[in-house]
Amino acid sequence: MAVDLQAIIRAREEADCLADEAAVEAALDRMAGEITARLEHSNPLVYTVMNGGLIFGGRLLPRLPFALETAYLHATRYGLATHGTLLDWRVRPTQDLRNRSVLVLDDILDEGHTLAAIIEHLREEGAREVLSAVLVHKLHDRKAYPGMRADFTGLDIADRFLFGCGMDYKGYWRNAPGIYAVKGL
Ligand SMILES: O=P(O)(O)OC[C@H]1O[C@H](OP(=O)(O)OP(=O)(O)O)[C@H](O)[C@@H]1O
Ligand code: HPA
Repeated sequence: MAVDLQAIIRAREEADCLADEAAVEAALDRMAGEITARLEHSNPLVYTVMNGGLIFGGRLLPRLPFALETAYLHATRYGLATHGTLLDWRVRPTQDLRNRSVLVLDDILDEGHTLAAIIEHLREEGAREVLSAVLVHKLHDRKAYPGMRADFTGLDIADRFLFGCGMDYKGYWRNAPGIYAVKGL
């Protein structure tokens, strides 16, 4: 179905800003310090989860001043919808993970099924440890398991449908520099 571009533009104009660019930058700086303290001597392999992790990874990785390798994987559960379904693996990891420290970067931990499945898979592939970092932790009690959190979190954000910093609304506005909530969602 053709997208209604005017409605997409209106959604951006009418959205509530829940974290502006300065708040995101500050969160990235803090996370980079925490990740560096934990992993700087671990020679980690850092996976960005496409597509949502693209912007987060692009903004976080240059803040990490130690030796690391980067790679990507692609798993999606929402497609263009605002509710998640089954996880669809598009690109699985191909690197040799045995005895590696692995860090997974994604834009958001919402219900957490995506991250839980990715972490499980990376462990099955032989990683020595798998840590996770998300820019946004969405605040609600519908997590894949009670109390689920990433090892590193940028911002705790209200239970709305979000876009910006890699998160999309109907495929758009991943490029918005802050974190926004769609009006009415
Ligand atoms: O915690 P969950 O409820 O599992 O949701 C989080 C996942 O949903 C989004 O991906 P999406 O499936 O929309 O694909 P995308 O990365 O291409 O946007 C986001 O990038 C996370 O990977
Ligand atoms: O709130 C959200 N916005 C965009 N993508 C998402 N994937 C899970 N939750 C969200």
